[in-house]
Amino acid sequence: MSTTPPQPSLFGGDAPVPQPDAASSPAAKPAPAKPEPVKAAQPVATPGAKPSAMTAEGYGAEAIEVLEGLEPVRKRPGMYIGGTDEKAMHHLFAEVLDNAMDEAVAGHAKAIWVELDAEGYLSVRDDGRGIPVDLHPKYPGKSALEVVMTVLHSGGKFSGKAYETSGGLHGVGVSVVNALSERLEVTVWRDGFEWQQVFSRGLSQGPIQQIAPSKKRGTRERFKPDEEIFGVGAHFKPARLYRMAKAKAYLFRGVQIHWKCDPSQITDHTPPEDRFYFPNGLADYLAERVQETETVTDIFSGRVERQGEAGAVEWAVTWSGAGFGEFDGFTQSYCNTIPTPDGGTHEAGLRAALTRSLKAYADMTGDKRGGIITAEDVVAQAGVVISVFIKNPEFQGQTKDRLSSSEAQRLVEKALADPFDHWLISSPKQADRLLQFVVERAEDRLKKRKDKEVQRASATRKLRLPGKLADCARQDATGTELFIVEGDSAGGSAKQARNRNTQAILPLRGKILNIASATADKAKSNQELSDLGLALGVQPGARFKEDDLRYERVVIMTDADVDGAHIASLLITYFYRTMPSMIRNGHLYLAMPPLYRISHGTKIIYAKDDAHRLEILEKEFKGKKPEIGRFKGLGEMMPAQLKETTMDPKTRTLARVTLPENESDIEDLVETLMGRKPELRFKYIQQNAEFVGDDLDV
Ligand SMILES: Nc1ncnc2c1ncn2[C@@H]1O[C@H](COP(=O)(O)OP(=O)(O)OP(=O)(O)O)[C@@H](O)[C@H]1O
Ligand SMILES: [Mg+2]
Ligand SMILES: [Mg+2]
Repeated sequence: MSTTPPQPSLFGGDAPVPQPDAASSPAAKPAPAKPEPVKAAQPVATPGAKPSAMTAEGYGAEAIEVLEGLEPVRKRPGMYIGGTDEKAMHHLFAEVLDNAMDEAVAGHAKAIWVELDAEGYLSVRDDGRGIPVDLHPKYPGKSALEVVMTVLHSGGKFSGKAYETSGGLHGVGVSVVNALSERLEVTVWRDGFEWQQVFSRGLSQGPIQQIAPSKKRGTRERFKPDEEIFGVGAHFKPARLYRMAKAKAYLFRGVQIHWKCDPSQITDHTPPEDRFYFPNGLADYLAERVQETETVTDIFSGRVERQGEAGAVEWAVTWSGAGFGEFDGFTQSYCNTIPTPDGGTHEAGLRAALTRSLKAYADMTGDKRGGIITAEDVVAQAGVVISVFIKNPEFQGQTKDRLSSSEAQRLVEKALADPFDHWLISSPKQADRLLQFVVERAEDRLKKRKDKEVQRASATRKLRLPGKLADCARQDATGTELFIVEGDSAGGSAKQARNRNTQAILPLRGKILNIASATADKAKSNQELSDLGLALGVQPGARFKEDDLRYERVVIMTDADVDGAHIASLLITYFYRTMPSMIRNGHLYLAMPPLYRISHGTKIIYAKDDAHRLEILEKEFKGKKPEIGRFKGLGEMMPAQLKETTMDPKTRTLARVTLPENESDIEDLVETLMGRKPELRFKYIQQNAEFVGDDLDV
């Protein structure tokens, strides 16, 4: 039942309370010095203003209405049944069925008859005490039945005297059904007679009538939802009613629910007649639900009645690795036979009990892995049905979708603890299987969390890419290159010359720190180096992980001169010192930009150094006077030239940086690279870089 009367708490939250705009309404202004008797409804006359202007916005006291009787229900059905759609309409059935169930749970009814007839009327009858028909002391001339049907918040479930653990709470349900029915006939068998009263859209169509003597007991409501509310043609769906009625029967083993439906109403496989009776309650339900499912364990089920007080807990649980139909796991919970789809304290109690016992079992059998188990691991792939019966249940919010009585948690936890311990111990094979199953879930969860953390970490690194990096479009590192260039002007040319898809450019400003002589702290705080780390996606030192590399190759592209060689050697040293596997595993390269451009007519050849220039002049331009240009730096080259000579994998030359075979020579290398003689460095790079044919896939 989700019918809850409007509650003050509705207006307590974030939603602003609609209020008259006191400031702009003269009538509502606080009276000055001399207080006058309040006649708020009569606007104070203001010269030049028509009386109606006082309520110019159409909003004065006369705008405040009080809805009488069942009007509010018809005006705002959503408030009471959650809408006016098919689901909401079927909720009318739930209300009436719940009342009959309450009568059964209270021990007064044994059977309920549900029938959808040829006219589309639905009737629900029980053999309980019957709604009282005598005159109500507070409503002269009205029977208690009429009060119950036409007055919101009227009912016998407030004090707990007539019902102990009822689903009914608010005294609203059946009045709402009445308000939203085109016609509703109530028949009561009670006090030796059959009584009847008829209503339409919440209004009685005459006083209660004594029809005839009868020995029967019980109540029957026969009604048809109002098309004015639910739309023309709205009608009950047999399959849905059938399912709802059947689900109810599992929840109380002391009741039989008889189902009947006129065949003219049936359009599917719903049986026209059936009887629901489940002496094993929830265990029956779960058994039926998992009959085609391979489960890890048998069904763990039970029922515990509260000692000395009204109240009970009933449950059935099993686990399946294959999942239950479309779900990995499910939990269905009920309080006083009311479904609580949003869970609540009873579910929390069950989780706590199952988890604690299973952990205790792991402990007892010396299985340390019990320590990582959480409640989520225990229930995520479990099929759980739990039903509690308690006095004065508290539900959260506007609907009864979530149980909030803290008492329910304690009750359930206590009720399940011993039986579950016992169940585990009495069948160790099954218990071990379950423990193993749950531990696997926990390990899965931990692994997933770790993967997520890694993903998140790399995502934040991505977000924090240095601003001057011109990244490539390709996300995957395979086939991508990062060009580290010297200064912004070279960076600008390189950006134009690159293949945006696979080539990224990181200009470094000024000379990078001489890492060979810097302290670790200094190296860390060096902006250019930390930008480089961010761009590469790796951390220098012990935390370097090759898998983090955002590019397959790193290409140092500096001018083809002594200064350029210096910067290149600084970078090589930095990589060698902080992430040697960059070099060892062949990720580090040197670009080989030309130093000269030699042309004659349409013939253009680039030379990478002086020796190369002489060789070219001799071979290609013998006897001619070609034009020879010397590039001052990369920044001077046209992007197209830079592309052709240095960056385009089809035409360029790259040198792979390698380490000397003999690792003991490495320190010499560093000395050579970092020492004081720049010519040595240059020469070293010229001689030792390993030129590679560019057959890498780009
Ligand atoms: N089948 C029934 N047998 C006996 N009494 C009934 C039956 N149906 C309704 N009543 C009486 O009518 C009262 C009003 O019912 P109604 O459904 O409006 O409210 P409720 O069940 O008390 O609370 P809720 O609004 O939560 O359903 C009940 O409290 C009960 O006293
Ligand atoms: Mg009710
Ligand atoms: Mg009522």
